[in-house]
Amino acid sequence: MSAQAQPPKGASPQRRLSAQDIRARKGGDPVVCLTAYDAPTAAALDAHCDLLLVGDSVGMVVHGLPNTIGVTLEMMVLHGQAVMRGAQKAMVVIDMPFGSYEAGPEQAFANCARVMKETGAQGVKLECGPGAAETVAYLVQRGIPVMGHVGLRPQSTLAEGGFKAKGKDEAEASQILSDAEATDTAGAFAIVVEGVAEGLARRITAAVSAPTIGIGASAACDGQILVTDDMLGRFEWTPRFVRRYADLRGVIDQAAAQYAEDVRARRFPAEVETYFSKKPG
Ligand SMILES: Nc1nc(=O)c2c([nH]1)NC[C@@H]1CN(c3ccc(C(=O)N[C@@H](CCC(=O)O)C(=O)O)cc3)CN21
Ligand SMILES: CC(C)C(=O)C(=O)O
Ligand SMILES: [Mg+2]
Repeated sequence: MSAQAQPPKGASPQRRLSAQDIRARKGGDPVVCLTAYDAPTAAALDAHCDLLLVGDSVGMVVHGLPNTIGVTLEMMVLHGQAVMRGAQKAMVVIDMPFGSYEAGPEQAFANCARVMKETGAQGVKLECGPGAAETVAYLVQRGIPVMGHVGLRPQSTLAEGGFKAKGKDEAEASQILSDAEATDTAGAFAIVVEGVAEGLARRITAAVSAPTIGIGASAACDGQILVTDDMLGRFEWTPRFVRRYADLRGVIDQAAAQYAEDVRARRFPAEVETYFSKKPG
């Protein structure tokens, strides 16, 4: 008899995808990724996705902030915990928010370790501009699976003046390519490439050993990610790279209008929706 603990009889042997599983998809079947911020949404997406990202876009999408700068570590932990409760199979990755990792490797390790401990997620994501590779290497060497993020880096858009596609001129393109190469060499298990033209996405994908996950970065990447609420038509804001698969905003609007009408007309609640006291005897 094996001394090792066995899973309980009848329990599914299903396990979550890991950083190694995602990395092994380089050049193979496209890696399917979406964002998730809450347990029921994560549960609905889980069967269809390889990876769920708890994006710092949660600040804009859920909390109504104008950009991602105001997102805190506490917000990421809370939403990360919710997504971990909803997802069974997909790898869960948590975005590190602005100000939690840029000061240097030691700050980054302390905050990433906290996020990993408090959420149980399988990895973290860092926006990787020039100079970030040292931090990525430090984290990976200490056991933290890191996803990089190059190209349009939303946490830097205040300094750069808005969300604009990147790498249109050759100087900017080669900078982004070298950011990606440095992130890859540092040991990232995957790299998000955001808001770049197809030619640059193709060059990056060919140059790095990690799978590239595109958002507004063409079909040349090894996988794709979108913000779920954009794709569902719940966040009303559709840059060119978003495809809408549903109109949840319209569904909510219709349902709320119907409910309001029913309450005002005293059609809701009906008898079946009402509790009654027991009849005496
Ligand atoms: N809901 C949501 N979806 C996202 O994709 C997303 C967030 N939030 N928050 C963080 C970043 C910000 N992102 C953005 C935001 C806006 C554009 C945008 O407006 N792009 C324009 C202009 C491009 C240009 O001028 O080069 C476009 O039409 O695509 C792009 C990426 C992507 N991320
Ligand atoms: C769009 C993805 C890549 C992201 O960083 C986010 O949702 O915050
Ligand atoms: Mg993000």
